[in-house]
Amino acid sequence: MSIVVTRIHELADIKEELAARDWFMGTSGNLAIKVQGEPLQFLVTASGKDKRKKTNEDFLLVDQDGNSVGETNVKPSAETLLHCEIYGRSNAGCSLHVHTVANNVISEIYGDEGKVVFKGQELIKAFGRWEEDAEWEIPIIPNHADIPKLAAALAPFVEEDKGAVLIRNHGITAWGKNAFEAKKVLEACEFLFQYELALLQAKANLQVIRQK
Ligand SMILES: CSC[C@@H](O)[C@@H](O)C(=O)COP(=O)(O)O
Ligand SMILES: [Zn+2]
Repeated sequence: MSIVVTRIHELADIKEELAARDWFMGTSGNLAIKVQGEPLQFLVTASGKDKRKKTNEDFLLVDQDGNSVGETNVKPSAETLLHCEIYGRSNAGCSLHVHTVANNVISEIYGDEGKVVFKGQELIKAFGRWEEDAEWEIPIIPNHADIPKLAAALAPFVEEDKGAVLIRNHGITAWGKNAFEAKKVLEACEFLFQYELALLQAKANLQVIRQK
């Protein structure tokens, strides 16, 4: 099997799993996987499609500038440049972008601080932080409508082969050395977001009960 076909299958599997979680509402989300490094080529989801559906043209191959390589009937994701930054600045092999209610609400609550920090949580180990008092900081960038500007805002935070950045009231982009690692980072982030929202809600409820 060619490397392109192998990577198509890997990305299709992730797409199916994330679709099962209902993380592609309203055609949102885009996924990418590296095929080769020098020169860079990666597969990215086609723009504007319902990513819950399986078609013969779900992915296309693009170069380091996000331009399609070879003949295709579909357009690369509108947010391909963000994936270009990740592969251009790290040795990541896979990058995933989803919009969820939890990641949007967290990005709005902590947006003015420019980051959300998690501490004392077992799942921080998913980011490769094993110390007892480890922290995991997820930067939050503004949701620039201009995609080159949005990609430039993401760029300084691509410091490691795994990571995640929240885009305020938009979604999250997470990446890792390979498909398994990228999905692990993404799922760990979404767990932490859901935990934080549940905790805030529980604390607010407790306060109301105690005031009675
Ligand atoms: C209508 S969903 C929002 C889109 O503008 C975008 O943010 C997104 O995630 C999907 O865009 P796409 O071009 O299909 O990859
Ligand atoms: Zn998006």
